[in-house]
Amino acid sequence: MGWTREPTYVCDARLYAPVCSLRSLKLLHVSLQCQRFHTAGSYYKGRTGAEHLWLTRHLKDPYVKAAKVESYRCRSAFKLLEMDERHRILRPGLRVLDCGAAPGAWSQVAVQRVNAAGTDPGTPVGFVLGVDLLHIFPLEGATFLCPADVTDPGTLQRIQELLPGGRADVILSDMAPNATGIHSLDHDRLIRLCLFLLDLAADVLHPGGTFLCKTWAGSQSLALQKRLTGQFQSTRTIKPRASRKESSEVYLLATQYQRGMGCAEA
Ligand SMILES: C[S@@+](CC[C@H](N)C(=O)[O-])C[C@H]1O[C@@H](n2cnc3c(N)ncnc32)[C@H](O)[C@@H]1O
Repeated sequence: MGWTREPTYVCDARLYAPVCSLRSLKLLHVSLQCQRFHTAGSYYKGRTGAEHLWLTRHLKDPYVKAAKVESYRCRSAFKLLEMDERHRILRPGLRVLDCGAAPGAWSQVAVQRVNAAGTDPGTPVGFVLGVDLLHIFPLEGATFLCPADVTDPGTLQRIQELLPGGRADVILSDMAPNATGIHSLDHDRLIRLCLFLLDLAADVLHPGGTFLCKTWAGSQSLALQKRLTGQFQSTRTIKPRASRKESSEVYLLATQYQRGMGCAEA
């Protein structure tokens, strides 16, 4: 099996250039400053307590260091790597839709695992489509649709046009709305996004396909799980080691999508 990929990048270049260069320069600056000053402590000067805590945790985080060593765009790559090791989600030749893909670490993992860059001779070549509200730097083997909101009606049509055969074998979602800090509100907003994606799966996910989404545990988690149970043969909750213990983040993995199966009401 092999998929042709064209075009490979569907971003609005006029918006992309200024936004990306500003963001990346700022991040690069912070990262360099952190490396240079964190032992002397001068970088912490003038920072709020919360910023201080964030920086300390960030600089000590083994996954942040490992991501740098292994050239992943962010530490979240290790969450997908671990879930994939344990549950064999990604295989060569599969078509993957990566929702909330920026900055692109999950897409990097997906490209490697489904052989979307076609680097292993004789191995089926897969396809990776990433979608995000934010711009994403190009990545060999991936197609990015950005900036795009998956909940916009026009986005579904573009996704179907870009996916080979209009379908994905795997839908990944690490999407997260901007957190307000009010847990119940953030939880409800993320659950709404997941439920929206489940509706989108009806138009995009191939029967037998896999659905993996991030949630923040809370009062609506059971309702989401029930919806998944109604549409997939098997579902499970995963807390990867790279997911911070203090975070309510958990992932729901649902396999063997069965369109037309009675779905429980949320
Ligand atoms: C935690 S980040 C994803 C990190 C990504 N998995 C990686 O490994 O690089 C969550 C992303 O979800 C995106 N997002 C949130 N709501 C979205 C929406 N409605 N449509 C598309 N992307 C969305 C955010 O812009 C953000 O970039």
